[in-house]
Amino acid sequence: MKGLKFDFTNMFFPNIEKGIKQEELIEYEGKIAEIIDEILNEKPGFVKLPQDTKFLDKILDLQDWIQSFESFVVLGIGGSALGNIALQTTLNPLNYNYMKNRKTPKIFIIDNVDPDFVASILDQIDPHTTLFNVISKSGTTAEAMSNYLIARGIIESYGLDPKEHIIFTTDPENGILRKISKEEGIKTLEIPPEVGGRFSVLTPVGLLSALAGGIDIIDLLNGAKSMLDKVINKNLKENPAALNALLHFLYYKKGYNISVMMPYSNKLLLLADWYRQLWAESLGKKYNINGEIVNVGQTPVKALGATDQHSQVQLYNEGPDDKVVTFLKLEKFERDIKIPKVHEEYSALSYLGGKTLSELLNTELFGTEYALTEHGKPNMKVIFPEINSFNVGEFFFLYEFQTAIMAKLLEINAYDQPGVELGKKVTYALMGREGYEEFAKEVNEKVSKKEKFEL
Ligand SMILES: O=P(O)(O)OC[C@H]1O[C@](O)(CO)[C@@H](O)[C@@H]1O
Repeated sequence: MKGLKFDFTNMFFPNIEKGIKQEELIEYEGKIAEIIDEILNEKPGFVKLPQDTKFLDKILDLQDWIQSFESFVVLGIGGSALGNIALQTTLNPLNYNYMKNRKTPKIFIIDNVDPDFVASILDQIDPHTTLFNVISKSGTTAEAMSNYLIARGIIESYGLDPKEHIIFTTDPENGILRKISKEEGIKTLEIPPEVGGRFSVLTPVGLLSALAGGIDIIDLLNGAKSMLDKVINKNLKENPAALNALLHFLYYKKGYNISVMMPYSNKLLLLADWYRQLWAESLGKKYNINGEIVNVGQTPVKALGATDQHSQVQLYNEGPDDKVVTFLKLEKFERDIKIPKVHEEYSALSYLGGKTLSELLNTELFGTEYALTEHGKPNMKVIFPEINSFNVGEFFFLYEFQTAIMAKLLEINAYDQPGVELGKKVTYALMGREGYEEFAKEVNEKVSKKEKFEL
């Protein structure tokens, strides 16, 4: 079953002062239409992706090679890994997939430099039958580069040919990975320069490991294409991205500065991790209005249904009016389990007998949305009829376009991330990178002067 569905019913509260009323939307129809035209005129790189798939043939040409390995290891971070993780956990959860009647490699994604984490994955692979996909748009990110050096060291220690066990996904021209690939003839795929990292899941960044894992990347792009047609619709009530961006914006202006994404499905859970980078890094910005510094952004929070009904939902129901909750609902699970009719003598248990877990889970979702609504807390549903590549492709493109609209409403640039640079610079300086010596002195001096408060 193809195509996401949406339920915005519980985003409207006609009888609550802070609630949005449906009739308010009409005022924004014109503004949203203008914004959609602006985005289509500016045509940010991600908007071109569903049609502009010239890179697709290069990926498909590699299919036999990448699927010939036992293990396929992604080395990246942020936008160069979160989409990969979301794709694998959603569409290849058993991490063991058959395509054209043959086994595909086990996919691993190393997206941090925690030595225990990295070591635990390296323990599971045999370098002789492993392909490392080093992904970095800038080609310089310390975490991806460190893990690349470790992988490279392993390959060389076994006397293996790097060209046979490494493929880079990086900028077509710039960065150290591009330089090394030219010098050594290491295969590379290109990240379109005009596509930002957190918007790059539907480029070779996300698609190569998806294909390696046996995921249908053609249908993934078809889903994105389908959603493109829906999100450029000027009729607000037929455009899920525009309606969701506008509602998040209107609530944000009323102080709802937290956006909770709560999948009621373990397979859909890590879509929320991908969403967190997209929403936080695109919208969390500081800017100057007539000399006044303004900090904007809506904090994305991940929750899991039903698990977080026993963790965060107390806060959502009775805490401050500062959250908009998005449920990801799955209608048809791949499997189901019937609860047996045992202990029928106990009414506290017997009501469960004969029911299925999916019935219980989605009843719990209804219970949570009912309670939130009773507490006057805005909530909406993105509904997956089932999990397939098409629907996941729709999801990615929906939120990418929604982010672009939300940024326009906030009047900020969605595509830069100046706020991450200082932390990186301190790391380069304290790790002794050439050219950062003076800055290292400045940092150490500033820190040494601080009054210590250590327990
Ligand atoms: O793909 P790269 O250049 O290694 O960057 C990885 C991530 O680091 C950032 O540049 C900053 O955190 C993200 O925007 C990006 O997704």
